[in-house]
Amino acid sequence: MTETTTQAGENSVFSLVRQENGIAHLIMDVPGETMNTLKAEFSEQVTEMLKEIKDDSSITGVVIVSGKADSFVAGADINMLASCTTAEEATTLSRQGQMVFDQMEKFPKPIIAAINGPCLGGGLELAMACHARICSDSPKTALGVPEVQLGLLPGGGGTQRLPKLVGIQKSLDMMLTGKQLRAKQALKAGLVDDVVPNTILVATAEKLALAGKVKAKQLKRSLMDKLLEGNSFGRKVVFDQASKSVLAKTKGNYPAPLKIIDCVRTGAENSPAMGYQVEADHFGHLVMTPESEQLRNLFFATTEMKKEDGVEGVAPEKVAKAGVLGGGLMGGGIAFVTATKAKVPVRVKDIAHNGINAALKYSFDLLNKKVKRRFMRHSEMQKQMSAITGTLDYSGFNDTDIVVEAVFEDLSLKQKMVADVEQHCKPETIFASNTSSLPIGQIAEKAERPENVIGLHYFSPVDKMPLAEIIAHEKTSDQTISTTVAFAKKQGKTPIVVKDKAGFFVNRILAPYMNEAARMLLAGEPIEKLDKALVKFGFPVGPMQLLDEVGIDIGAKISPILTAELGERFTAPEAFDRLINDGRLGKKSNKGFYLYGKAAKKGKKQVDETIYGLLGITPSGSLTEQEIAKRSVYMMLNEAMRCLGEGVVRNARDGDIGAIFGIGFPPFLGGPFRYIDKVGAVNIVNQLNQWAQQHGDRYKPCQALVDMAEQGTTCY
Ligand SMILES: C[C@H](O)CC(=O)SCCNC(=O)CCNC(=O)[C@H](O)C(C)(C)COP(=O)(O)OP(=O)(O)OC[C@H]1O[C@@H](n2cnc3c(N)ncnc32)[C@H](O)[C@@H]1OP(=O)(O)O
Repeated sequence: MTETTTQAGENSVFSLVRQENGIAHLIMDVPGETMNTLKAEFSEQVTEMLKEIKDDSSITGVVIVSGKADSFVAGADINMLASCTTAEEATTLSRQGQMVFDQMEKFPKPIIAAINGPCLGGGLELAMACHARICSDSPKTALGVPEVQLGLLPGGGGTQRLPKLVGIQKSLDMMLTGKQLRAKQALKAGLVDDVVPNTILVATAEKLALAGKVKAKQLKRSLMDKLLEGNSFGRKVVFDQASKSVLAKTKGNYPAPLKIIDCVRTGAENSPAMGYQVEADHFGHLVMTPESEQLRNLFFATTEMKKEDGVEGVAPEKVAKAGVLGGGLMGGGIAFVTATKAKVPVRVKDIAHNGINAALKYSFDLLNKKVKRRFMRHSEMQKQMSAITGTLDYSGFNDTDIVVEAVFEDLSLKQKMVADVEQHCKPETIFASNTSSLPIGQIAEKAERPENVIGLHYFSPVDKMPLAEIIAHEKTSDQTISTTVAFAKKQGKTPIVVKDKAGFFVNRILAPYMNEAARMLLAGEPIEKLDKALVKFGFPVGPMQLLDEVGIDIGAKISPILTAELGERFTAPEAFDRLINDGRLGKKSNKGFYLYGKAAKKGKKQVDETIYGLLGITPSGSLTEQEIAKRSVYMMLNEAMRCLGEGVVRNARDGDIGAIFGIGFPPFLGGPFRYIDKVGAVNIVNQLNQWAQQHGDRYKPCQALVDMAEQGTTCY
């Protein structure tokens, strides 16, 4: 029963609700916001509340709880951080947060955090400053410190408290990756004290508070962990190893991870006080870095896109059942995300039993891995598997709301699929093609209901790649666009709506980049040097390795389509035909630019040197790594700008998201358009013109880029 309620002021974020049993609920509820985030001005309010609680002898303990139904606290307000103009300002914010949390930690009455839903960044730091944490077993509950994904570090004492709770190695793993723990994982790690159903969450927290001062849980460490973390020699090994693997992964492109390690090291080797100081200083510095700025932009862009329907003012129709045509790698992946992420039952049609089996196996393998790791119950796996069924004919397709085709890249076959779906499904069933290169307008050419035909281009592997391109042709209806966008979002994708032009956006900007790398190879640049140069630039893999992964033949198939519609600059070097004639299709054929199968030595990627003879070149290499990266990347930037000029992408933001999520364009650079703004259109135009004079027309800057350079405008 509630006794009295106090608020820290009008429009207050915190309210104190006293219970008859002596426990007070400190409820956080930021007015007008979907999710609680921490802002500078709250420090004073919390301090006021804590004073009131301390002075009120009728209160014996506190439960901190969120006033939002499904979330605890999503961290510090990223907008607030983005508006900092100096490192000192951001350091002060960090110091303020640290001091409030310090007050809580030292508070004489027990404070228990009752967590339901996301508890991230500063939210987890707040919870860690409490004397104990209970969380709900809701699938929405997730605890983590994702600051590194924003180019930051936990600046509210997280780098000091997390290692104490979960150990140095586990805390580094969490802080360096930003990974979030589900309730059970958090319990196992020692991050929370108990996991209970949400219905008894607050009652359980109250009970703990009633028991009086909570003793900090002793960290359970294995013998190995004790050896490594319990003395400075062992810790040196841990920190050195962490730094080494960070550098191997980031190539020095991301400053935050090394700063995180430094904070933890300082806290462990010197004193917590110094640890906090270093944390605040590094935090201030990181907030002002261009890397963090770009990563924050990425957060704002994706958050904005979550709210968009694809067509303003047109609400999506519900998709209650889906069909997939073709049970190959793509079809299997699409069925998986439909059944497990979108939670929509899906029927897979293939021409052979093998195809259906392959699609089912795709999902089975992924789910089984989860069961083995105990992330999922076997019964849940069975439930999800039962949402995927297979057929050799169109039985069970008559009530599908959307059918995604993932058959061979063959226009007449795809047109036949359209006719089949029109014959066997409802008049309003959407036909979505997963083509990577064929114009959607042509696929819809013979359709009775072309307004239902759309492109829905996924990236491989479908379960991992976050992007989907949605391609409307001239006659696609707004309703079809809106429903398809919503469907892709439910599948966990970030969709961008692009124009129906050859290569759409992602493959179109990728092709000139890959071609340029191929030309540099034919001019004698060694394969590993090309790959290293672009990985150093920030791509996850280099262009040669990417060709091996995707399939050298796939590139060769797309290139003539792009050349026919868009021009000579898309022509792949002829010498590459020799690779295909040699059966050298990349990884899938165990033969590519690198060695695979038995020929490959374990652990290290090795170039297949015989390829040089086949291409008639002697690898020597006169370009620097920076020159290599610049040549390839500028070709991509030029094409991206051409796409923007032609309206292939609706705006620079969509293009940046497409390039980052679809190709792995370095996120810390913010995407091709943000990068153009950073380098300056004038500089890029000058460089391209210089190359055009030296090497030929394909380098010529596009009109949109020239205009921008002349007018002094920017993409954003
Ligand atoms: C000092 C500290 O150590 C520094 C920090 O804490 S930095 C911040 C660390 N926290 C994060 O990075 C978490 C960022 N947020 C997220 O990842 C996701 O929002 C989430 C997983 C919490 C929820 O995702 P989802 O349910 O899809 O909701 P989503 O649409 O993203 O967010 C809901 C709203 O909360 C806002 N929001 C969420 N986290 C926010 C944050 N940290 N700052 C500002 N706004 C935030 C979103 O902008 C959105 O606002 P809107 O309703 O006006 O559009």
